[in-house]
Amino acid sequence: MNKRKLSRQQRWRVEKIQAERAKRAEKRGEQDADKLAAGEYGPEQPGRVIAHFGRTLDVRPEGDSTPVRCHLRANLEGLVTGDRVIWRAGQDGSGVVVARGERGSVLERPDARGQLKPVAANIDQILIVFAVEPEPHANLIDRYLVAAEATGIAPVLVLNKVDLLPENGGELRALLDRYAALGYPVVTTSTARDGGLDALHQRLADRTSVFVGQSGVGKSSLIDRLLPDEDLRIGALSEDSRKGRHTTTTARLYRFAPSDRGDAEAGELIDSPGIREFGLIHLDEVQVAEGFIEFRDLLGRCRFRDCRHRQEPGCALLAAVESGEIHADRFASYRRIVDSLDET
Ligand SMILES: Nc1nc2c(ncn2[C@@H]2O[C@H](COP(=O)(O)OP(=O)(O)OP(=O)(O)O)[C@@H](O)[C@H]2O)c(=O)[nH]1
Ligand SMILES: [Zn+2]
Repeated sequence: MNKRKLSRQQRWRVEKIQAERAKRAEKRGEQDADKLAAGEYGPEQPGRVIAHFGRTLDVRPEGDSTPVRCHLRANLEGLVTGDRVIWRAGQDGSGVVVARGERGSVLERPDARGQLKPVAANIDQILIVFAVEPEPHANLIDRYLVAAEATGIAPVLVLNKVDLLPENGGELRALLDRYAALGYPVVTTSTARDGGLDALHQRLADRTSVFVGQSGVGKSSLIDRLLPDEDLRIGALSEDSRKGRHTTTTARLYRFAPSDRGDAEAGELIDSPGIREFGLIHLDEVQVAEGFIEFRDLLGRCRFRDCRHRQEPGCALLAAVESGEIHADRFASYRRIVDSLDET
């Protein structure tokens, strides 16, 4: 059998499988419509997607903590973890999602083909975790900030392992002050100290957050401390692996308990390995400049409309660096990020 023939045969099989799949979905859609019409489903109610596996979702009803396994009504596509939905309970303990609420925000990641795909929705803040060790480079923090700014989701800087910080705070303290002066919230944490997560708990209360950051900064340690109910997490994961699902790519939404001290409300976090690696691959030069918040008011004020802020006369950014209004390190960081875009 030659190659061409084989590939044609393969294509035929793929098409056949797809056609069968579409037919099944259509049939299920018809059955749903019948059941909905026959009143076999309960009334519409709000919920939130806490995990999704293709056309099957776990939805947490509002005001309840027990998720309901739901499937999607045939005409609904592209739901992600964190989406607010309208769903209806079936008689067998499962449910059907009938509508998706409008998204306040969406986090996207490139898929295997480099196409941006939503991975999670309705996130209020991106916690950029860095640590006393491994020592952070300002440029790395700026990269995360630019990526976060591009999503429109508020970034928060979390310095972990402060138990390893020298008495006077060292250079890191000065670096943090610089970011605080730009208007970024800065939280310090330690998983090695009692009460080391109090400030973080305050920050997370009543919001949906994601944690991002370089390897070794302590994301897992922080999340483990926030979600001490290990059974819940591990249980959820093993249930998935039994069904042969890719647990590594599925984003999950967790609700964590209020702090032990009782001075902060519960919050929520969405986590997956893909989200933790959130980076900056998909931005262009203009987006990078806009990601530096102190540049924003100056953008568009350069003499040339297409100014690339390199050595052009009348460049508003270069003038601001000259006058000290923009920190030279931040501008150098901007340059490095833009140069790295050219390489990819
Ligand atoms: N001294 C100190 N060590 C910490 C703290 N938090 C985490 N660590 C240690 O830092 C190391 C890395 O922590 P992880 O939680 O695995 O880091 P991570 O960011 O999840 O790393 P990846 O899984 O590679 O992305 C571990 O040895 C932790 O015990 C802290 O607050 N203080
Ligand atoms: Zn310029």
